[in-house]
Amino acid sequence: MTDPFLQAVALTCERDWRLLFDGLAFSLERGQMLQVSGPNGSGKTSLLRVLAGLMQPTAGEVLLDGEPLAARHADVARNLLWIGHAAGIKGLLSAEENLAWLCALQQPVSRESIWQALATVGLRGFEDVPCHTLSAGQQRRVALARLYLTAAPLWILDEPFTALDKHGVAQLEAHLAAHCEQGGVVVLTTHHSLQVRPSEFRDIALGQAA
Ligand SMILES: Nc1ncnc2c1ncn2[C@@H]1O[C@H](COP(=O)(O)OP(=O)(O)OP(=O)(O)O)[C@@H](O)[C@H]1O
Repeated sequence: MTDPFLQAVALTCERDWRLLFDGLAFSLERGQMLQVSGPNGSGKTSLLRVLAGLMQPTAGEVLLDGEPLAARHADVARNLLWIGHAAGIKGLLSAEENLAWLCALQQPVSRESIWQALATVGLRGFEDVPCHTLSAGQQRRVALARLYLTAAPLWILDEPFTALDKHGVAQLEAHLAAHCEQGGVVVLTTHHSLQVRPSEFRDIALGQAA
């Protein structure tokens, strides 16, 4: 049995006096994927933001490798990749420019690696055009290209399949499963049922919206 890599310890979250979850506890080891499900407004995004250190819980704490996330300022960026519900892409920048600065927040990558990642997500020939000229699915692919450039073990992904076509969904499912099989950890929300899962797959369901 390996040590937990990510732990939620008695997490409670209230927003606008609405209790979203209370005393939530789980731990994930390397190699595991956790799917968070639940109806609209049940708190999935809130939970992911808490796990990524982007929002404080009302009570409880998140541990990364046994240490409070808040105490890991220096190396959180190296360990954790967050891709939110919005693609987070700047429309005036090209796909290459977007990836260059997003990756620089963690670890700078070469132009060749960026072009290779863009080709992998089906964007060969779109490296230089401003992203506002790309379709919603193509913009999502730009954001997801980071998953081919990062060395971070923990990926926290809010609705990563949004706007992807069938092939894009299948490719992403396979990539996420492969990341886990290689010792990574994935926490994600999605409203669709995953067709490809790693061997270590878990899910939790948050309650009904009030
Ligand atoms: N910035 C905010 N300020 C105050 N309340 C918020 C904020 N964002 C979300 N909420 C509230 O928190 C609750 C949970 O929202 P959250 O986005 O976590 O749900 P979700 O399960 O991810 O929903 P969906 O499936 O629609 O994406 C909702 O009632 C929402 O109104």
